[in-house]
Amino acid sequence: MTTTSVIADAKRLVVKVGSSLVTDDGRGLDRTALARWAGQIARLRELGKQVVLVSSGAIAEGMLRLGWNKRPTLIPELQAAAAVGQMGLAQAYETSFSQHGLHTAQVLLTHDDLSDRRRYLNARSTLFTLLRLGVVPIINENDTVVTDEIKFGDNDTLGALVTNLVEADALIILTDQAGLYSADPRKHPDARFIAHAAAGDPALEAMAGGAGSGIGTGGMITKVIAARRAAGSGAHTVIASGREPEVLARLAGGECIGTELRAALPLLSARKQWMADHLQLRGRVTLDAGAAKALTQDGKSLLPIGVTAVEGDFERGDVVACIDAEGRELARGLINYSAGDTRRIMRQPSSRIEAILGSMEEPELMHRDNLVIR
Ligand SMILES: Nc1ncnc2c1ncn2[C@@H]1O[C@H](COP(=O)(O)OP(=O)(O)O)[C@@H](O)[C@H]1O
Ligand SMILES: N[C@@H](CCC(=O)OP(=O)(O)O)C(=O)O
Repeated sequence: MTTTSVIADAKRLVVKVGSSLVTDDGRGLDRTALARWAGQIARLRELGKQVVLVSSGAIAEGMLRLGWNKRPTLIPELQAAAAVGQMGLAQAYETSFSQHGLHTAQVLLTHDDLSDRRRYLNARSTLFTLLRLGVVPIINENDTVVTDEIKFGDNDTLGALVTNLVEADALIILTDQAGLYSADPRKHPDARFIAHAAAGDPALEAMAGGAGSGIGTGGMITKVIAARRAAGSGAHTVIASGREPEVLARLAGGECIGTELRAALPLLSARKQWMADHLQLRGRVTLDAGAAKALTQDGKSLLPIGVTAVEGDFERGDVVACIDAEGRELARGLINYSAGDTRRIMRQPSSRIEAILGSMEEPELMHRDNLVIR
């Protein structure tokens, strides 16, 4: 059993504060709570830790400013509320952090910003520069421009992607419960508290339910999935109550508070993590047993000879899934040939590619450096 929190040794942290903590029962911002977060983060900075804050609250503050009592259901109205409220959120944090001599920076991100490799790298270097300058980046989803298909929706997912983006050592998700229970404690008061588990353990996803309050979005399931994603880049996750006094400083002091989900998955390189997190699948190739073993057990590249079927209409450079004969996804990666060319060279040795296509880009269909095993 662990007795020292993983946060004690973490040098770079992402702290996510949920809607349930930053809003005053869903109506506007709880400025006293925001000032407390700023104070606690300032203390982490004094301990030499770099902190990125992911904060919700724009829609709730926008609703208050616009005099709306009920959360709108129309997307443009939600987006208008977010645009109005984000001003208040940024102002409130800037005021609170300035009392500790700290500058803040507003960073609004969408899925598209992170799935484009160039924009992803730009966001990453901006965040690294802000951290080097001693500024506290405050991140939220750019709600005003997102559509349903590209929405993170909940800020737990955004927190995990930011953790991977800045290669943080840990993600702290603060919420209105003490941590993860074996079932939603609002519905099951006898639920068991989970103090430690391995991030990515499938049993956790079965325990976690949706949001219980009507204020938060996502609930515990998005927090558990966020921990799995953060573990992909080696980051540990702690889910704890934001109402616990001095929770951040106590975690940094090594005290075990909340649920600790340790990174137990193999590490992916930053580039492979980006591929796993952000790229949309464009097609699938079916592998024979030999190619499946070569990829998953021997760490080899995928050659055309091991492919038995091709689905989809992809181009060279797109992300394609590798599936076995039963349709299970084994890996995904960047493919070197279009769908049409792949159909022509499948089941053939690489030495035949040039004769079949008239030229050869690469002998591999997918290079192992561009593959992520699932
Ligand atoms: N297994 C579980 N353990 C703890 N909380 C759970 C569980 N399943 C569902 N929940 C619910 O998740 C809620 C926290 O998520 P959410 O409302 O989205 O908050 P936040 O705004 O902090 O992200 C809790 O209030 C609780 O009702
Ligand atoms: N981006 C939205 C918040 C999204 C949200 O509610 O997320 P969460 O805090 O995970 O429940 C806002 O600022 O209002």
